[in-house]
Amino acid sequence: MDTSVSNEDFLATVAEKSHGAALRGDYEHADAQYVVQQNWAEYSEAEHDLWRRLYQRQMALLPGRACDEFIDALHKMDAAAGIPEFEKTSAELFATTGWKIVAVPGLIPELTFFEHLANRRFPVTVWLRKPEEFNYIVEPDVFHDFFGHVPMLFNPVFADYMQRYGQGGLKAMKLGGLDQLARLYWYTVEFGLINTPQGMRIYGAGILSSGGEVEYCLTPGTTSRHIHLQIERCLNTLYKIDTYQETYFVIQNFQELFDGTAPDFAPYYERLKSAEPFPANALLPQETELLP
Ligand SMILES: C[C@H](O)[C@H](O)[C@H]1CNc2nc(N)[nH]c(=O)c2N1
Ligand SMILES: N[C@@H](Cc1ccccc1)C(=O)O
Ligand SMILES: [Fe+2]
Repeated sequence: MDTSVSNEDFLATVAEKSHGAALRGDYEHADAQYVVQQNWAEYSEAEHDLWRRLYQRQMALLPGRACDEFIDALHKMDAAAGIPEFEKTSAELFATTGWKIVAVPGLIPELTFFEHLANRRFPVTVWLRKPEEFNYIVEPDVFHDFFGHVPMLFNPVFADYMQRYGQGGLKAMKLGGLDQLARLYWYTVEFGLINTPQGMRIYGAGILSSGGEVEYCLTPGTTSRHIHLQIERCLNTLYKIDTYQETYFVIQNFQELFDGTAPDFAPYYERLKSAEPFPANALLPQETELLP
């Protein structure tokens, strides 16, 4: 089955995804894996200043809310002074968990995205949002990708999980399980929470790089649910794209995430393809809500 999307079709979907806005990245100079040069010298002082303001906003919120693995890695990454040079951090990351950063113009085809992850390469968008997108952005920009995702790749177990996810994506494309697998990515890599002896903490990049959701997701008494992650249930749970999450899935540790996703998903995809997915705010009979 031809799972690769032609370049034109893909660019059309990305343009449509960004609500018709002109493609924000320079796809013309990308190679076959959609890799481009970061061209770090071309960032303006205004962009470095916007990065610093985004960074400072997050660091006023994240201590005590982000997991230690994130905070410890971020401190070592020296990314506060302005938009970082990918190659510097990529070398440190490679020495730590064997991952590399590759610069990309923006969203890339799923097949290419999975191939990068399966080879321990994390695609980081090169452009930075506009000042008016300070609180919310539709597509991942360099702040979301670099600040939100890269620190967690310094954790060995999470780094292995991300590679397994990439391999699983290539497999899911062949088995028709893409929609289910995308939910797992959304509820772990983007919006995942982890229980620690000090309390519930954030590891999902979509929260770590956001303004309001950092506080919201750990605030008791909201209408959002906090449920212990059960893999097949997560694969079958719809998610919200442009609001705070109605459900947060919580793990006890990263090893649980790695082990829980090790089994063959083919039977899950088989069962789920005829199942009605749960709504984002579902609470199933045997589930109890955890308190943030
Ligand atoms: C495959 C995955 O579910 C998701 O849709 C992919 C598509 N392409 C992407 N491309 C980039 N650069 N970054 C991403 O996070 C993704 N996500
Ligand atoms: N074990 C999954 C692949 C996978 C690994 C890790 C995370 C997500 C998916 C499969 O067999 O399809
Ligand atoms: Fe992301």
